[in-house]
Amino acid sequence: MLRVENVKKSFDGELILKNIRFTVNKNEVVALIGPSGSGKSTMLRSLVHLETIDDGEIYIDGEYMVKNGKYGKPQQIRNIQRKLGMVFQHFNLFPHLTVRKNLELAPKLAKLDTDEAISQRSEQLLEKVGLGNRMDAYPSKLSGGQKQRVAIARALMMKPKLMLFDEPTSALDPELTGEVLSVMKELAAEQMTMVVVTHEMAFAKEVADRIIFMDRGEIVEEGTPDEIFQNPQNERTKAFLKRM
Ligand SMILES: Nc1ncnc2c1ncn2[C@@H]1O[C@H](COP(=O)(O)OP(=O)(O)OP(=O)(O)O)[C@@H](O)[C@H]1O
Repeated sequence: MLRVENVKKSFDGELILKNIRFTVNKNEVVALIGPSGSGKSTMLRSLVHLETIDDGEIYIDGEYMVKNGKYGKPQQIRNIQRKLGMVFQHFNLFPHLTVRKNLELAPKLAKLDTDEAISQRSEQLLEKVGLGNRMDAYPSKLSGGQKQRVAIARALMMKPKLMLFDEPTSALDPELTGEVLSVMKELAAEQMTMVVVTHEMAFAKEVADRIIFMDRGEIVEEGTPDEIFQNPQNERTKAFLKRM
């Protein structure tokens, strides 16, 4: 579903992604963990082309977004972006739109379906994330956990093939993280392909099929949750997990 090869990216002359290479298979949940500043968000943002990489390759669902450091045509990139759903740490909802309109804006602009089908889908997805009764509320009236559940439902509206989560619970009070993690667990149980940048080690252990540990712009180690959490091989992985 996703293949990343030899990705390099600098900010202000400093190499932030050094030579990143990993794959994510269909129906797989991959947790990307690592210390603050290791490049996890930059990697994830590069997958949706919110950041531009300097070199390397990104293939999504068999199509390339960038090959040998060269990006495809704008239409090709847009086609790939439409296969991706992204959920950010700070929700990024449109404050001037109701919950329902937050969900319906992108699919209507993209003419994904008839207005009626789009409206039915937004109702179904809001029910699914437990917010069927808040469709007409504005984001400012919602708790952080509710906002993040709206953001997940909104990302699902476009029927993504791959969902990307960038620290989806880091901005939440601890008592609100559970409601967001349980929506993500449900998605994982439904075989959604997911990449999750997270500091929630318990969640990564329980839900991820594979863990990728990044440090200082490199993938240091990857493996199953058992391999990484019970028997890490690399000293940097061990030191990180000890601190968590
Ligand atoms: N737009 C930018 N301009 C300059 N430097 C940046 C920019 N975005 C990120 N960086 C730098 O790139 C490095 C990696 O940042 P990134 O946010 O990808 O790390 P991270 O592993 O996701 O960290 P965290 O867990 O704190 O979110 C950091 O040193 C950061 O300061």
